[in-house]
Amino acid sequence: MQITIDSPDATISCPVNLAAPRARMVVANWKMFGNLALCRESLPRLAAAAMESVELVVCPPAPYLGEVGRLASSSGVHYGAQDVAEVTHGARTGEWSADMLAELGCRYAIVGHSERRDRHRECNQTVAVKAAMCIAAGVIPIVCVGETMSDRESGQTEVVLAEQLKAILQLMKKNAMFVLAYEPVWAIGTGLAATPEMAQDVHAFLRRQLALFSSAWAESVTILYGGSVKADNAASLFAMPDIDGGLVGGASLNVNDLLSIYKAAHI
Ligand SMILES: O=C[C@H](O)COP(=O)(O)O
Repeated sequence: MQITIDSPDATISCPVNLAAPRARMVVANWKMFGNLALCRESLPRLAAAAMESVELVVCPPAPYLGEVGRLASSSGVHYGAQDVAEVTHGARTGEWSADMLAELGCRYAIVGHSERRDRHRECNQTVAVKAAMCIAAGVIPIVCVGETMSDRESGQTEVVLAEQLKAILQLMKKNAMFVLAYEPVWAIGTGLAATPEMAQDVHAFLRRQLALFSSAWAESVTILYGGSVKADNAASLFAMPDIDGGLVGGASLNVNDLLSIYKAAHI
């Protein structure tokens, strides 16, 4: 069975069902930080620590993907990109396609991070097309959703999240494998993480939304929490039943902190 997706610039089709059991994972999003020295210092240590029970994923800035891929090869560490184009190819200076990421050995690509939604004006439909592009190329999208503080204060958190998620699920082949990351915008880079209970409430809500589309999705989709995850709060967040790991920004740039967070995901 195939699904055809009309994006603004191309028509693509998703030939495979990538459904798989729900995994626990910790994803390091280096954002636009780091350098070759960080790659060479951290990857060997991460490779030594990586275990099958919890996936460890590094998403460096795109120029370092080749080096991270080389250093991660034959280790248990996976790697991915922080974004992907919504088309397969074209005159798109500064962009790269999901096929290119697959060719580089990327297992994952982050899509819909709030920093891209905000700075690059990416709407739900754009994020949905990017996620579908990844799936068509055999790259697993890590789809970010999250509310702003003003959404939360006006009682709109669930409405906003449901809209963001619906756009993606409507375009995706049913039960295709993807990872969902709940990242409250107000918690990103602020040091103000959601409490475990607050995050759990949202993760349970997201799982119920997934169930509206497919019970298999509700059971199999890994839902990560992101937003000021640190070595000292990771264990309490990851102990929650619907929190399957973390999408970690600032703390992932310190290999000791990242390893502590990774250890906390083993429960
Ligand atoms: O992708 C990661 C998130 O934006 C969280 O960033 P943070 O851990 O620096 O708050």
